[in-house]
Amino acid sequence: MTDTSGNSWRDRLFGGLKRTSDRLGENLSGLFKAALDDQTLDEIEEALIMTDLGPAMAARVRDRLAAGRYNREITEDYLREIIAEEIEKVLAPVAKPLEIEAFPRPQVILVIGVNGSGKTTTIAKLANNFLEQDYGVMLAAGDTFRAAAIGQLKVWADRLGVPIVAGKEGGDAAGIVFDAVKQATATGIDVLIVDTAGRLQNKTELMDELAKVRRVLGRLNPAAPHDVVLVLDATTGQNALNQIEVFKETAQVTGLVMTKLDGTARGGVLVAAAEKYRLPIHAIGVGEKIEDLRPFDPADMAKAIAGTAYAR
Ligand SMILES: Nc1nc2c(ncn2[C@@H]2O[C@H](COP(=O)(O)OP(=O)(O)OP(=O)(O)O)[C@@H](O)[C@H]2O)c(=O)[nH]1
Repeated sequence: MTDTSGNSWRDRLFGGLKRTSDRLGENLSGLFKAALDDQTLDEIEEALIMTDLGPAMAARVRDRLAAGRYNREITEDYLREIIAEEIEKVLAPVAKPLEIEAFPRPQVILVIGVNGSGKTTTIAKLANNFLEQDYGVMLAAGDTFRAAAIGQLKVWADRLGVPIVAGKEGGDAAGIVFDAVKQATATGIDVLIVDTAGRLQNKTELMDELAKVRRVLGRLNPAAPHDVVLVLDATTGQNALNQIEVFKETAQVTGLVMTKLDGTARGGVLVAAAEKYRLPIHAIGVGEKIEDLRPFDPADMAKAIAGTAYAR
């Protein structure tokens, strides 16, 4: 994906994650006065958990410090470097942009997530990224539960100049998806991005609806949906992990997008999610603008979260 904005994506990434790295600094403050002992190691571990990085990451950093630096003094900058290195190890295997590779076309991407997670904006941002790569894009308004969701997606389709298949509020989502795949196939569209209803409160209904969409898709193209992307709002912190837990089996999630990393001190949850679930993370959102969603570089991302001297 080309970044036409020069360095500004990197600036937005580091700027957006500053609240997270500042929070890490607050949690670590006052821990570097003496040689590293068990108590300080405990406190460092606790600080990392409080920064939402997850117990596995906290233990990993603790073990590394205990093995190499026990009884010696360390600085905050040194610790941040270690944290960045450990985060990068976890993020590197899961940082995977969404690639368009399905034959026959179109590649069908179902986008799921609870209301307010940034799903609609993410669909628009993904569409924009694919357009930048010269792919033909179509949207399908499969969230038929709310008129506002259909309206909002139409506005984005207009703005981006891409076709959209939408029905009425209360319409049959599977029917819309069926029409969309037929139209996309007939018109040589490369990628069809499908919005879906994000009701978490009723798992059975959600499962039934997604199963129906899948059945209908399978009739037209047995490989579809090619991707099931779960959109998560980073500001919800640990709750984002619960959502993965629920959706991963129910919806057969194939990858994640995490939004709103700019609006929160809880960005560490991206690392906890990567370490616990090991699902591909396709992109991150660091703002409301269309260019604020990008695949991420694991090293930059790790530095931005850890707030290493290089990043600050
Ligand atoms: N700061 C910030 N805001 C974001 C980001 N992504 C989305 N938003 C905002 O979050 C709000 C909700 O986004 P939507 O895309 O409408 O989310 P949705 O999940 O479709 O929500 P509903 O339409 O309410 O179901 C909007 O105001 C977006 O502009 C992001 O990465 N950063």
